[in-house]
Amino acid sequence: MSGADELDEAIALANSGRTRPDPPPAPRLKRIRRIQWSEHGEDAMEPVGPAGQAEDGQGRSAQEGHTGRGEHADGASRPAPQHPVDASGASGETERPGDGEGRKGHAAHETAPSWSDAVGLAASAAAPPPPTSLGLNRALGHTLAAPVRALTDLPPFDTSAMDGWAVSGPGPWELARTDDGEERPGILAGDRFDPPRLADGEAVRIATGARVPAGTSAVLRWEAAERTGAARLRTATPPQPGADIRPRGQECRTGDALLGAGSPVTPAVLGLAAAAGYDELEVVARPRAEVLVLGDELLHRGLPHDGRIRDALGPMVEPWLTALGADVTATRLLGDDAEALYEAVSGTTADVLVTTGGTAAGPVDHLQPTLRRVGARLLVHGVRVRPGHPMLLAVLDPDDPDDGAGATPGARTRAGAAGAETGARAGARPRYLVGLPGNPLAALSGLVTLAGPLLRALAGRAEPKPRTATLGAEVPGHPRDTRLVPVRREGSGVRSRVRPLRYAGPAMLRGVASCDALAVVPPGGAAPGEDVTVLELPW
Ligand SMILES: Nc1nc2c(c(=O)[nH]1)N[C@H]1C(S)=C(S)[C@@H](COP(=O)(O)OP(=O)(O)OC[C@H]3O[C@@H](n4cnc5c(N)ncnc54)[C@H](O)[C@@H]3O)O[C@H]1N2
Ligand code: MOO
Repeated sequence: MSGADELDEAIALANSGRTRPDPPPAPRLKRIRRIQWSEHGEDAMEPVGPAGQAEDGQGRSAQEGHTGRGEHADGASRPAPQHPVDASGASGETERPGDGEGRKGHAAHETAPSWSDAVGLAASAAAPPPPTSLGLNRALGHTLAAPVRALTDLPPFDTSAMDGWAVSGPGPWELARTDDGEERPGILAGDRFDPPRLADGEAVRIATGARVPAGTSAVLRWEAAERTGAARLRTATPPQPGADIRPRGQECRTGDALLGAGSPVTPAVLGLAAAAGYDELEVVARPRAEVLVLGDELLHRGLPHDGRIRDALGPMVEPWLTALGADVTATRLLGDDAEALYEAVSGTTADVLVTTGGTAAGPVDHLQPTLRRVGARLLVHGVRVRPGHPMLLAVLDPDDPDDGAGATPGARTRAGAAGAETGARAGARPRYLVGLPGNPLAALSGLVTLAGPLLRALAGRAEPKPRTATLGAEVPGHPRDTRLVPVRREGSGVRSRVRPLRYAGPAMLRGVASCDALAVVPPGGAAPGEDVTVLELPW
């Protein structure tokens, strides 16, 4: 079976025979408690039998191989098999009111912002630096700080669109002659002198891109022309007036707005700007980002062994940030070394430091203590989204006068508390830290929720217009949190229809690697036929 077939079969399987759970929370909790889920089906789409013995396709039972960390692998409502949980646990709530820091550090989740509020907080946390002028050869990937207005008409003159003959009037035509009676030389692209006017009934050779002489009614293509004798031209297919002439100003007139501020400078933008007469562009420079990959368990080549796994985030995060418009200066592999993390965080010169793993409060999760040590201010500490709920956003220099986040007096006190070992960097722009959770899909959730909006704000880029699509199948919800679910487009209708993919558990990238977008599924889930917001991936 081909990969595509397998995928289609997986999609069909994943969505077979499910009906949407009832909307009111209480009955749903009871229903959900009775559902057993296959371990491999961490994609959340495939309920298995009540005995929980369904195999995962690799001969393992539902209980085998579970991490036992009490995680909700799919971000949906599901009990962890090795840890019997009460009704609130069964409802998918990883935290309960009153839980202290002793659990994996998400006590703040109760007060964490909703997913959409978190996106808004990240988007308003920073402001772009003053614009700068860059030569076209250096402007790629930056963001237009000012609209691009045409500095010339395009085309700047009436231009031949084809190689052939400029002709005047209906044929047949006499070849135009010089004063000496010679056949007039053909007109080439770039000829410096305005070509002499054509009289009615005359023709002259012309190349694509050449200036069309005054008096021309059309261009006759080479292949349509027939020379008769030395001095005459005719055709079996007379050209319409204006045929194969690009009139001056066809694309734009001087002063027309071609592109708005906030547009990313793509290769096509560079080409258009050059055509329209620009040598330099006013841009907001790309924000500089640095990536720190945390975790002693990570291997960077070869097969997993001895309890260690391959680093899936180092290879993914840097190009993702680049696609979001950042200039990534380095990806550094730090392991679980608290001192190395402190050095890296306090010493970074990047605008945005992105860490992976260690966001929680496990024994070697050093990120939060490090943020306290450097006197950072948490702007977002946990988000009501699955996967990815421990993600965080901090400003490293909350005492900077131009702290884009606008430090409050309370925040200044916290930042200036004993233990803050970094001084304010006078006059420097604030630096930000985005903490991505270690589970790979949870990290990706942090990229779209916090890193994307923050980088767009720093780059002065416009937020993408929200897009919606109709769900082709039910997506079970988390009772309280938004879910981000990889989906694939299907059908060819005018309305975009999407189908959730399997293998979308927090530790999995298999679903997202073949998805077209992420669906934003509200708390409580979404039924087939319902419209949901979809987030395009940044490429
Ligand atoms: N008691 C609790 N434990 C956990 C909770 C919870 O609420 N209570 N939440 C779980 C969730 S959800 C997530 S997400 C993680 C977040 O933890 P961290 O950000 O501290 O991440 P780590 O513990 O370092 O790693 C988690 C997981 O991901 C693997 N990992 C880490 N980095 C990578 C990488 N670069 N490539 C591939 N895999 C990576 C790591 O080995 C762990 O398996 O906490 C849960 N626990
Ligand atoms: O559900 Mo966790 O936040 O894997 O992401």
